[in-house]
Amino acid sequence: MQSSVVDTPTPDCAERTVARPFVLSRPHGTVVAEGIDDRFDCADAAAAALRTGHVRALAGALPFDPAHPVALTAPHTLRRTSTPIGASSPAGLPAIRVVHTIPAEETHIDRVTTALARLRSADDDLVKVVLARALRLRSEHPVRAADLIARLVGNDPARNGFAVDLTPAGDAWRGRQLIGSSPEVLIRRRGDVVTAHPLAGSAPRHADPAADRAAAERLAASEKNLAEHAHVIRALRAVLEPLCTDLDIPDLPSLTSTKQLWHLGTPVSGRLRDRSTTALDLALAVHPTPAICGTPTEAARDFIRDVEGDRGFYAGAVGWCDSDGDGEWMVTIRCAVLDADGTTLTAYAGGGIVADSDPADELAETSIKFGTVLDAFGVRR
Ligand SMILES: C=C(O[C@@H]1C=C(C(=O)O)C=C[C@H]1O)C(=O)O
Repeated sequence: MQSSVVDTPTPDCAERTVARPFVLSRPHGTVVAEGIDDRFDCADAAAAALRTGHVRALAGALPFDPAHPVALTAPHTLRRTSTPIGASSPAGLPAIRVVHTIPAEETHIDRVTTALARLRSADDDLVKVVLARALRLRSEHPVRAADLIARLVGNDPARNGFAVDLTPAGDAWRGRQLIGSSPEVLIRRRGDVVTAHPLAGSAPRHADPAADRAAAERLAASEKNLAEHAHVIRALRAVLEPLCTDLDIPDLPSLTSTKQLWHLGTPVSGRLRDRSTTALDLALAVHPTPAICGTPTEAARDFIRDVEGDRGFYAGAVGWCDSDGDGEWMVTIRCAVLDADGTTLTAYAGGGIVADSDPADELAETSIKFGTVLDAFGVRR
């Protein structure tokens, strides 16, 4: 039987996501992969299979390092609804607690300090690098990806969430699931319209509305954060300009927020020059942006590899692409990997470092970013 892309009017409920290789909830709708026709660990092979009509759709995850295996599924059916997934009564979760901080907080501070020495050196071309850390979490009993994504979506005012089976990436990833709630659109294609919503530059939210508004205003006026953001826009423009006409990128970012943070964000739009460029092609072209890697890309990636090691699927992309070339890819942040046994999770958070960053502030920023996952999972801090 041939696989198909189906538009359905009814939202999928969270319980039905259990055996699915891919679920992406967005404010404007949900995409669910059902059944598996094929699996790909190579992005080029997957893109070629889509181009030649061997598969009708792809969904899954791209790793941080483009040289590493991808986790893409050609689903039997790619089901689309026009609402985010319903999370009306998410199941209770077992107690989940932090058992390990990777690396120790002092080591993260040391890494930021080492990066600053390079960023402040006149004869080093590194101008921005995104450094991340991880938390190992343990659940009292096995948890299901479907219950975790229901929690994440239910806890996010924008109702973003994803759960992706990483099995296609090979033995090391078999049975592991990537779960998160990302606020950042890497790239979206619908017909010939291309959009993106890069984020870079962050400030903590406050419970007091006046303090919250003041924090947002300080962020919007912060030279340091505007510079951090400008690196992302410059890189995105360089990749999209040859691929798009009518590229519209506002001169200044605007404020956007999650429950935990204010961010600087820029709504980017353009029209594809060549309709054969698919959403997957676009995602592969723009990734990794300086929002999660740095500037220049190669130097930042080398630095990250040296100090952090392999990031796996954190700071990659999660998304889908259909046979028309339409699709949507989110930056893989505010996320965790659930191991096959269902009891061990690794959560990730990072932040952009520039010459005038402060190491203690950067550590604090990652702690707040962990909040998306920890608060949704009810982890005590
Ligand atoms: C790297 C992360 O977030 C990215 C880094 C940001 C920053 O440095 O200000 C803001 C949004 C994201 O692009 C993360 O959440 O782990």
